Amino acid sequence: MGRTQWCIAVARGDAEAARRRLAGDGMLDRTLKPRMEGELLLLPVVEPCEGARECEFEAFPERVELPRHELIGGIAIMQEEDPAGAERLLASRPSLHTVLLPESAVEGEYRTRRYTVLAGTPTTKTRYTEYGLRFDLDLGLAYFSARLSTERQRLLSLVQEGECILDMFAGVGPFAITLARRARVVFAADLNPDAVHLMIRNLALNRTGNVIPILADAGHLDRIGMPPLDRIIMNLPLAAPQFLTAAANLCRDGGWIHLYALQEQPGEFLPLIDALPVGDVREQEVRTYSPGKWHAVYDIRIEKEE
Ligand SMILES: C[S@@+](CC[C@H](N)C(=O)[O-])C[C@H]1O[C@@H](n2cnc3c(N)ncnc32)[C@H](O)[C@@H]1O
Repeated sequence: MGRTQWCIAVARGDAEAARRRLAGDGMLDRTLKPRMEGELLLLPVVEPCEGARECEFEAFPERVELPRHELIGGIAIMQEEDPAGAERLLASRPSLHTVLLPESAVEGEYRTRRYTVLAGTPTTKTRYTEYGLRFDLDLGLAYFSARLSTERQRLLSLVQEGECILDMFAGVGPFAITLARRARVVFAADLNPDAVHLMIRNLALNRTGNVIPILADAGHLDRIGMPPLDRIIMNLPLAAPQFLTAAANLCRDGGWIHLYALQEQPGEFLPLIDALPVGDVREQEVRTYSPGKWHAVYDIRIEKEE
């Protein structure tokens, strides 16, 4: 719907300077869209001023304030209990079906969270797409973090064609399925049966035929009889360091381990790593966790003595 408002007509070349001057004077009407009239740009102003005339303008759509949230597929996760904000959020995107509020931190052996539903369909299930791969998730039953997508692509860029890879804490399979694009085979273990069920579903969804899902404790993987591995992913930030020796035994000479750890000091896990037969070690921050704590990844090259 058009609205009549005062405006200043300026030549195209002078438009940006005029817009800035009017904005600086508090004169620009930001609720209306400037428009062209022949060679002139009409800038709406909040009150009559020298050279102003009245014209019809289209209004900008009203801006709705949305609460802070994280998106995972059709689910938005909010950090505050704000049911009205959750309803606004739900209405703002047709792809959203549910707004959740965490009731707990990531907890327990399976690293899951409990949620309450703030708006929409009462479910913790959703489908999420990442770099063309699709994942069925159930955030209440198995761990998933969309924030690791860049890290998955970084590891994919390191993988050489034909590698044998082990994902020791595979969850619903995002690292395993991403790296399977280049690997010969990926062994993907997790001790949460719901995570392994979802992983199997995700293998089918993505027609991935070279990932072997394993329902097992990482501490028992040496009994499976895997070939010496080119690369091992260890993404269980609180406890992975305790499986590091087992991983080093499973890794081939010249292979790589990617150890994710939660730390408070740069290089905190280097003494543990240096006790292994290692060559090159590179450490990087992945993301902050809380003030003074961050997730780090150590890329560790294993060098075994003959
Ligand atoms: C932080 S999540 C990471 C999952 C997955 N890598 C991802 O990025 O989505 C850690 C996973 O390790 C699994 N886990 C915990 N302890 C384990 C163990 N001892 N052996 C195998 N898996 C374990 C949990 O069930 C959980 O799915």
